[in-house]
Amino acid sequence: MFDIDWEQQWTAIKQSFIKLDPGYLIKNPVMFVVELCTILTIILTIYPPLFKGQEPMWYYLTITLILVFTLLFANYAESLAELQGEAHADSLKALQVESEGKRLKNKDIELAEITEADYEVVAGADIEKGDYVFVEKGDIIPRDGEVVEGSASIDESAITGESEPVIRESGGDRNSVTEGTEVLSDVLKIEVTAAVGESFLDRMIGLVETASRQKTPNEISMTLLLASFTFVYLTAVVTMRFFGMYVNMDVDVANLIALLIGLMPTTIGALLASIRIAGMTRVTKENIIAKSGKAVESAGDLDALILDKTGTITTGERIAEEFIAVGSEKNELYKACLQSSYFDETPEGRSVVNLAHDLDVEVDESELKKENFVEFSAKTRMSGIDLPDGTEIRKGSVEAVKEYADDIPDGLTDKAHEIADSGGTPLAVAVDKKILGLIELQDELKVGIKARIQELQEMGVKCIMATGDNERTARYVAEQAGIEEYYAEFKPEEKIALVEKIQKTGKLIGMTGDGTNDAPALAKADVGLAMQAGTNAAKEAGNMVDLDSDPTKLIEVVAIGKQLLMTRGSLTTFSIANDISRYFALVPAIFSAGIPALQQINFMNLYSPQSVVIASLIYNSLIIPFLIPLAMKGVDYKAESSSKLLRKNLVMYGGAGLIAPFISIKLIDMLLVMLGVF
Ligand SMILES: Nc1ncnc2c1ncn2[C@@H]1O[C@H](COP(=O)(O)OP(=O)(O)OP(=O)(O)O)[C@@H](O)[C@H]1O
Ligand SMILES: [K+]
Ligand SMILES: [Mg+2]
Repeated sequence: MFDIDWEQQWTAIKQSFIKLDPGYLIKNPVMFVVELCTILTIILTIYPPLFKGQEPMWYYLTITLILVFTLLFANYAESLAELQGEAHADSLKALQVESEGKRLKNKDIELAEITEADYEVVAGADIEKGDYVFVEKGDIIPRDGEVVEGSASIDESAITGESEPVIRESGGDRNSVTEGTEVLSDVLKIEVTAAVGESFLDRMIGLVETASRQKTPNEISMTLLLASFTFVYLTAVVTMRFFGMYVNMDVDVANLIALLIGLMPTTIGALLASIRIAGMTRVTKENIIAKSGKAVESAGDLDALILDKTGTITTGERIAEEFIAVGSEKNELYKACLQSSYFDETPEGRSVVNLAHDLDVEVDESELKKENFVEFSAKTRMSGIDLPDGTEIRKGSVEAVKEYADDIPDGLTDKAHEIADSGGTPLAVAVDKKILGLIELQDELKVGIKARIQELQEMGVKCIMATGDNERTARYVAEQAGIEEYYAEFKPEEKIALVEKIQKTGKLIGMTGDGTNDAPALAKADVGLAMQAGTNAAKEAGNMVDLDSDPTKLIEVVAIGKQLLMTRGSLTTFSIANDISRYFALVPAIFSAGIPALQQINFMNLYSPQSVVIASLIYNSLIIPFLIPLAMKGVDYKAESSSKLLRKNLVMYGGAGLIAPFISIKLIDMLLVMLGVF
């Protein structure tokens, strides 16, 4: 609160003057009309006869000055929000360093064989998209890319602020590496996926800068609405001038301007941009890059959210705990487990290899060829290997393997159910289409996930779980997490179908994802939050990226989006409610000379018509800086349903908007009299 950045303040003040340029202000119709009025009052000050001005010059000058300050305050609000957003973009820019990389001469070389002779050290700027680079302990990743081979721990704190190292590895959904992050241990072979100047950091900085300049769709409709309000009042006030002539009263143009400015929604017109920019800055401060303000607004309106199970609700570290032979020789099963996972780079596959090593399982490695490896896919839900003699070894989801196999031993299904009922994932293992037994994988629920899901549901966002895992495991995890609606055995394309189905009912839907599989659904969803650690396809498809790769962050985005919408709504309500006071203060003051009956509504007992006009304009001007902190910070937000919050805010800000001007105008009027102005 008290650590004021004076340099920023000074820049904001300078920009407030620069933004007086009508060519700039025209983008904000409300403030543009205020500027036109200011020009009229300047003319009145200099040469009153032009508009038949009857009032003294000091009166016109005072009105002019107040109007100029109104414009400056509005510009200042916008500049301040912009500067704070830019400061954040600058802190990202500081992360860009001159780097160099070890470019591989031969792309096909295996990671284990790479020596100093196999790469050349080149400047980061000379590395091209499609090049392969080698990184080892202590290296800075020279450009964004995907891990082709290997697994390493990486310090991403430079971009995420999170000091905990992360694992980046080939094969799975955590294969993305980001320019500027540091390798802490091990080695990686990386395919560069971004051209110079197109790395994530570059684009992120660009996005932070442009996203805050673009009006959101809701804001555009709001601007149009405010403009039409302004137009209606303008017409009304011009009509009043003629109406005044009719009752044989020449209403002074300056007073009509004061009435128009009072009635126009200047407060919200002045604060609209800063509300949006501050909201966007709040999103980036959460380490989330929103590609547009629209995405943030949609998050605030979200009706439902599709979450996957593994890695979102659970930690995603599925570990093989046990190999369970069913109707077969234990050794035979153990061997098949290791063989099928030998080249499987997924966390599941690696954990199977680890368990096999712990159990001292031995296989003939010369029989295992990488080209005969069958990679896991979410579609087949199986992975495995073919031996040179034609033997097919497969492991995968029990349903998938059962369908694939010819021979299903008794007791297999019961055993699989037993594992699934406790939240584990059973994988069936088959050799030549004969199932030998099961692998028990165990995963854990993320700490605090249940509370977060409950929070979302309280905000009125329904949480739906869609997983590729089996029905029983899904049911167990859904129950543990407090989720009512869930789908099991889900194929990637079914996710898109689900998104579309929900959208057809007119609802806004959000989803999180990290895999290439998720990309189409991420693109389809109204809010698609991709994980920074995920694949590039997912990051391209989503309209937001979370640098911390925490899918539950969507909760923060929803909260910020709701807060943004509510802040705008509340201040609009406040601004419009202000108008009531104008009818009781300005209208009688300006027109009672011609229509004495109007004196009856002047219950505020203000000093003189002149004092009312000045007091009202001063209030109108000062309310803007007074509300800047609220516009920037956002209204208080609690996890509650939207309709409840809306009602509460309507009463609160509508009420305040009714009362505040009466009290303030009366006080300013008294103060002006006390100071001897009138
Ligand atoms: N490496 C693997 N080899 C063979 N089968 C696997 C492997 N990894 C997962 N499976 C099986 O395939 C199923 C589907 O995997 P998929 O990635 O589609 O979904 P999931 O990871 O279980 O859940 P979610 O969709 O919530 O991430 C898994 O439940 C598991 O039974
Ligand atoms: K106003
Ligand atoms: Mg998965």
